[in-house]
Amino acid sequence: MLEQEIAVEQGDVTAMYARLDVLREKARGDLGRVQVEETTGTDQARSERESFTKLYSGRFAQLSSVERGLCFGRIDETSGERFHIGRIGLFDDEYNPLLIDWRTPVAQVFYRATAAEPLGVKRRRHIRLHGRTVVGVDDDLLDAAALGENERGTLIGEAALLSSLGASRTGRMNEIVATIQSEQDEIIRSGLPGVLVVQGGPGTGKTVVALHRAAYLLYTYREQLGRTGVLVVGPNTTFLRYIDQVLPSLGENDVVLATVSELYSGVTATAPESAEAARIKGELAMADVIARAIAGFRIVPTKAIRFKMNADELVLRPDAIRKAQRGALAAQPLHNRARPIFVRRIIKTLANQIVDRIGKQYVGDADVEDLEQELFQDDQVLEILDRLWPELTPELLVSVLFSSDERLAAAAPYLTSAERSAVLRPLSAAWTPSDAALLDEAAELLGETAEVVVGRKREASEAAAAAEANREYASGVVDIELTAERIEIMPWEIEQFRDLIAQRTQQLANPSAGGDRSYDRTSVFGHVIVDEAQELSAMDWRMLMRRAPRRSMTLVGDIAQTGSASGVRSWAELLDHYAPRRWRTAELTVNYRTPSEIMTVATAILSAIDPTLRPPTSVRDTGTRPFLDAVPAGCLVDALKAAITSEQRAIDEGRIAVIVPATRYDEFADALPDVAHTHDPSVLDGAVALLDIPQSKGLEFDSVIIADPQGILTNSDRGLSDLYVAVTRATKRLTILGELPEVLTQVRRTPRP
Ligand SMILES: Nc1ncnc2c1ncn2[C@@H]1O[C@H](COP(=O)(O)OP(=O)(O)OP(=O)(O)O)[C@@H](O)[C@H]1O
Repeated sequence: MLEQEIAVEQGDVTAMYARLDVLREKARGDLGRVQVEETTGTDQARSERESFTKLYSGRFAQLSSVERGLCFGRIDETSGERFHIGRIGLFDDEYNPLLIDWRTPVAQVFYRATAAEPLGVKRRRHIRLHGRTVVGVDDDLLDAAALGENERGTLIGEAALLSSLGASRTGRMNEIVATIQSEQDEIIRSGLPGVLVVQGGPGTGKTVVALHRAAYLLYTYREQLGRTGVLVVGPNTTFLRYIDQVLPSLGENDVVLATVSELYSGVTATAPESAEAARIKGELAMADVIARAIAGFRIVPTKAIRFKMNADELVLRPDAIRKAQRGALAAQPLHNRARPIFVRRIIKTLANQIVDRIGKQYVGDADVEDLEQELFQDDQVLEILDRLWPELTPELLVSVLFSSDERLAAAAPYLTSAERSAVLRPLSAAWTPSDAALLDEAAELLGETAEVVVGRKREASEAAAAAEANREYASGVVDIELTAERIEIMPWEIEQFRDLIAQRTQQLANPSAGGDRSYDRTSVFGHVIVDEAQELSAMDWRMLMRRAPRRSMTLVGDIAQTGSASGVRSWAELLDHYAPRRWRTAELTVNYRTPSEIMTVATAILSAIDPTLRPPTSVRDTGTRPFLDAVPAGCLVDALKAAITSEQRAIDEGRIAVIVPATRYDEFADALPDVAHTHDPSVLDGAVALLDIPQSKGLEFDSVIIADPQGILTNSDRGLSDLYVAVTRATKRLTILGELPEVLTQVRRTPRP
């Protein structure tokens, strides 16, 4: 029976691949043609060719990305209709659907239908492919009554989900379109507006669901998000590398991936810092500290400033300076933007003194202007103005603030001297992750410098004129090409193609302008997805919210896994402030990663964190119990080496992580030179990776070996949460070696399986 059903599916699948080949060949042919085509050599002809190239190569890349697992399901409706679900929509020459894209509304029943609520579906079939060959089909019977006698005989049952979960890990996250579960599907297809918080324990699929949601939103709201873009924020670069294949494998390439510290563009903010420094700098009070630090640069001297210019003695009294400052700030609150107003006022005060001395009746308007110009160019005057109100960059402000105890004490009077010592550092110290949000805050409060404003205005007017000309040109090109039937594009692609030509023409005229979606500090996005959202500090949220002015966001996280002392304690507290009445929560409750045997250890740790918390339910058992061994400190490295060797044997092709306390990372890195280390960007490509807790967030491995659990506990105030994170990284096997803390000795020591 199974063979027969497989043969039936093979017929359909072969037809789908044949269609895919036709489309791909066509895209390849189109691409090749435009690449070799002679152009007249003008800029516009080149731009036209580049636009065609981008259109066809984008289409070719999309058609190639769906090769693996093109079709993965079939729905048999009670009405008698039957259709296949896959990674892309395909039609035959008569526009009959061969395959339905998983993101379309009709495909939703594939993920949502249950026996209790069949939604008009009698059978859901999972189809497994190896290359282009159907190797298995698994059926879920949803409405037995609707299934005819002979159809009942064709039912094939085997759990598609479990077979996918048991597979060895590769160091890269995979897409899960074939096995999305109902509670996950509801989250993926939730509407675009507002903030959706997805809370769920470890391994419940928060990350993978968030990425599929990005693909769904880009597909469903293509026009809107095509313009404004999607930003995915993850905890560190190792994690971003772990997930960076998921969206391209779903055919989506137009997404910006970044860590929080990359959100302030232009600096690399990765230097290490103490947990205490990160806590202090992550608190909301820092917004006021930055504001006060800026104000601290605007000086009102206690005594009048006197100086000579030509024969005149000029005087600037504290009152006049204070008045000029207040007036400027009332007109324009941003420091750098208000400075020119302040400068004009001071120059006027000085010019008036000279005019008074000469006698008003002898000085005309043009003379006053000349006089002001002269003052404005005088070195003494410029030096005084810079002293009273210097122009500042965010980088200068933040580095000066954290290198001067005096400035810091004045700007942050609530900090104790011990707290100030925790954040003080040399002027030229490297940027740390918590600096990014402070630099961003400073940039907001300072505003651009005069030079940048002038440059930007000039660029904007030039760009507007060029864009208009390009749009007209692009419309002409598309009309001519369509009339001459030289291009074949779908009606809905015309606008996109026109924009592409306009954009490319612009780039030829101005090659420094960004190509694909680029990012800078002022970028805003139509939708923002934040993973491990519980780790972000209050200051990080302020920065992030500036990138999501529409407040269309998906935040995924687990408060029990919070490692950072400045992380989120309550979603309500955070979101009632930023998105009042525009946020909703969804919960994921099933753990797809960690088998029940390992969750026994995780559960003991979770109840030590908070006895009221319940772990997610594991979807599978492995029969392999975790191995906990109280190894004395002096033997730990040897025990680790032995464990690595035996785990490699046990898991064969999969991946192993050795997780150690952050403070002992270098020590273990020296002791285990053959293991991939986190300073290496390809750390996850090796068979064994050495990680600390922050680096292991969001990742998973077939086998996890935790060294020195007691060290992990004492390393931070959130040591229990850190241990919980480490334990729940395992998909099959867990080994814990070293001094065992109380919370683990309670879990019965088990003999090695
Ligand atoms: N429906 C599904 N089908 C197949 N695999 C799934 C499904 N849902 C989740 N998984 C797998 O479960 C594992 C855990 O998922 P994911 O990393 O998204 O969990 P998480 O909730 O983000 O975990 P954590 O909070 O611990 O980082 C991944 O390997 C993922 O591919």
